[in-house]
Amino acid sequence: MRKIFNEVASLDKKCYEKFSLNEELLMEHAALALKKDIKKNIKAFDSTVLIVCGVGNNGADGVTLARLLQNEYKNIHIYIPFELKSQMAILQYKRLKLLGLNFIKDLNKVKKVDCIVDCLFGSGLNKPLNEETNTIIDKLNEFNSYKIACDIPSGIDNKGVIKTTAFKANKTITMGALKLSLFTDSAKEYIGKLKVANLGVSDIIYENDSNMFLLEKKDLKLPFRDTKNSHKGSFGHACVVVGCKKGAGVIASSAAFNFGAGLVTAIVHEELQLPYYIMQSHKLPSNVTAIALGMGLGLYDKNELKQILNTNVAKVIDADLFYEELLLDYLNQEIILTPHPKEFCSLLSLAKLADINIDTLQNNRFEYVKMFCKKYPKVTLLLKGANVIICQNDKLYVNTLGTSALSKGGSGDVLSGLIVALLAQGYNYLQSAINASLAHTLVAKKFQGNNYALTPKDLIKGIKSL
Ligand SMILES: NC(=O)C1=CN([C@@H]2O[C@H](COP(=O)(O)OP(=O)(O)OC[C@H]3O[C@@H](n4cnc5c(N)ncnc54)[C@H](OP(=O)(O)O)[C@@H]3O)[C@@H](O)[C@H]2O)[C@@H](O)CC1
Ligand SMILES: Nc1ncnc2c1ncn2[C@@H]1O[C@H](COP(=O)(O)OP(=O)(O)O)[C@@H](O)[C@H]1O
Ligand SMILES: [K+]
Repeated sequence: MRKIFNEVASLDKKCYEKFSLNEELLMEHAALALKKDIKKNIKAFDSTVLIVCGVGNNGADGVTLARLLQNEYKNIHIYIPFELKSQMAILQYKRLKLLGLNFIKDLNKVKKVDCIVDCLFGSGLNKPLNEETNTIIDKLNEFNSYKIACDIPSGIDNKGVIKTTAFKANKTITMGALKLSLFTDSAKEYIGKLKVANLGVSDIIYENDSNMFLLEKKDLKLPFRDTKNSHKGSFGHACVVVGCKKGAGVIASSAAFNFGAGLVTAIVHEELQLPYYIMQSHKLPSNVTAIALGMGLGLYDKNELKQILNTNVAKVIDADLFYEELLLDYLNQEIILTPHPKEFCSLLSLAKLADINIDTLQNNRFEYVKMFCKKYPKVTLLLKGANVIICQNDKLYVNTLGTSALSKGGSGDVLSGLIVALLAQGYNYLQSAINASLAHTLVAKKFQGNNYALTPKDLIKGIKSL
């Protein structure tokens, strides 16, 4: 996993003050990282590279890049639509002028471009884009080129919000370290592949401590069985409470079984058609080790619910339970909650933390997750979305590996099943949420069919051979 920061200006400052580096040195490395990626992806000398530079230091990165690219390609176009403001941009521009490179005045005259580098705005975007800038960005987005965003796609603000438009990158090369603004759900549409540019000192020196992390494929710890002398009870007994919408419980039970739970029981009111290896019972078995509850619950007897919630084993809570006030009685204990944004809005309201709509939540996902976990530090919260956020107390993790193939009814039920399987097998709360989420998204990524065709059944099958 990699550390994520709210901002990196303080890390740059540390480089200057503690390690005697300076802005020019860091900028040279930023531009070098851009050049390296262009050289890797654009091979032909005959190619055209368009570098669009803004008024601040993001623009200065672009101007510096233009200098480094001279004679590497036949056509280097530099487009600077507004008067430069920052000292560094002015300095780099002065150097560039001396080299005699090609500045363009009218974007409409550019017909074919192989690579566009967006250096309009980076971390300094501090107000909505004006009409002229919107038009430039929309025009850039129309080109069928390899598109690189310098630091962050222009138009995404420092909270990760897009007010009007943003540059749609194939790759974002972010400078120094990962910033939280890169990981909102709306930013995901524009970031493309994400790479961190080294600015001249190792990560260990550049980075400070952080409580926020980006999850990576290599973080996944599957529940492989290392013990030889085992029996089914060694791998726990997961119970899934099946409600009115029975499919949800059926999906979660099957997912739990395939993810290694030794025994799985569906808690049902009436006998269901289930795979023969999933047991059915009207009440919780005495050897239950973990419970999944809430998905497809519908109307359920409150006393029965309380009885299940009072059982002293690990639990993952989903869906309909986020609308039940009685859940509040269980939030001061260790428990996993897996709401999607609408359910999280309800939970925030029940907890009297905020009365907000989904848009407000989506524009402030990290803030509300942190707020909730501060009030309930024992809860492990997994907020679903295009980028999943997992938070416990002051530690926050982001999983960006999911894809829109997962935007299907039942995907979340699979996730609950995976979580309860890991809880049953003895993973702690945080590790259950992290590893189940990673497995869930990686299976979807590995799916061989078209991305509109993934079913919960495919996910459940895929988990077998991850
Ligand atoms: N620090 C370092 O050592 C390193 C920094 N690096 C690079 O610097 C970048 C940050 O540079 P930055 O701080 O100059 O901000 P940047 O994004 O260029 O824009 C600020 C300018 O834009 C203006 N402006 C803002 N919004 C606007 C709007 N909507 N419409 C119009 N104008 C708007 C704003 O105006 P003002 O606030 O002055 O009115 C200001 O003039 C960072 O992303 C990275 O690429 C790397 O080289 C590594 C080393
Ligand atoms: N565009 C997307 N990108 C990544 N993951 C997604 C996307 N759409 C949905 N998901 C994931 O799919 C799951 C959907 O869960 P949920 O909405 O609870 O479904 P259901 O209740 O129908 O089972 C969540 O884990 C969510 O993060
Ligand atoms: K940019």
